[in-house]
Amino acid sequence: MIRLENVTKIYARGARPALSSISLEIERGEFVFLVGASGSGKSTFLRLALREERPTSGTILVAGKDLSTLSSWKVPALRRQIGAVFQDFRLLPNKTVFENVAFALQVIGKPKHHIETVVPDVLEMVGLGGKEKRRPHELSGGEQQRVAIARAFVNRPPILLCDEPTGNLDPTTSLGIMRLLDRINRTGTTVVMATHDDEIVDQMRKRVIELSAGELVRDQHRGVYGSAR
Ligand SMILES: Nc1ncnc2c1ncn2[C@@H]1O[C@H](COP(=O)(O)OP(=O)(O)OP(=O)(O)O)[C@@H](O)[C@H]1O
Repeated sequence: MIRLENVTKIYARGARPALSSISLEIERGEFVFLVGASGSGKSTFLRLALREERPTSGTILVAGKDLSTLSSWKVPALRRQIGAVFQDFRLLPNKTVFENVAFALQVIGKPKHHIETVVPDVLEMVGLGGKEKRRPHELSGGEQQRVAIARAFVNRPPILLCDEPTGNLDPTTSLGIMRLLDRINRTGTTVVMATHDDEIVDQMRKRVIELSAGELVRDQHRGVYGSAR
């Protein structure tokens, strides 16, 4: 589903690589935690997969597409295959919960009757039934993240990329968000989650990929947060 072959990313000439010759494969339906100290390259990895950045060298395949040869006009179609969730939620403050999720479908041209059916379903799924008319500032952090997840998942993308989705949340709320992401993964969606949340990683025992200064230093099945080396 996501394959990197010898991928190196150097942002500025002379800078040390943000990612250095990374090769790995993430299969359809997997759940992967991406861990590593601040600056180790986790967000760079996610940005490359979204084609927000291009690698300096190497090949990246996402959902069957080779991102190095993908024409720019095909990038929106690629992004439709990928839901993205961020630490800071990135909701539209003047839109209601319903409108925030509906907007993701409007911009890709989905008809009104479709939107009116699927948005309530996904809001129910993430546990926000009854809160459709609230605006983001009337929700808790955990609820705002649920809206962001609903928006990322409403079009049922095969891939969900999450960059520290529990970074702004307390442990109990984080666990609820984690359970939701796990549930989404069980529908068949491939989930990659960059995180510093050791408790969650240790509890879930999923595949763990660890980066250190841009290098892949661990790829562990049913892994833990801290390196076992
Ligand atoms: N747009 C950019 N321009 C220049 N350098 C960048 C840019 N984005 C990231 N970097 C550098 O690349 C390296 C990797 O950064 P990245 O954001 O991928 O790390 P991270 O593991 O996601 O960190 P964090 O856990 O703090 O989010 C760092 O040295 C960072 O300073």
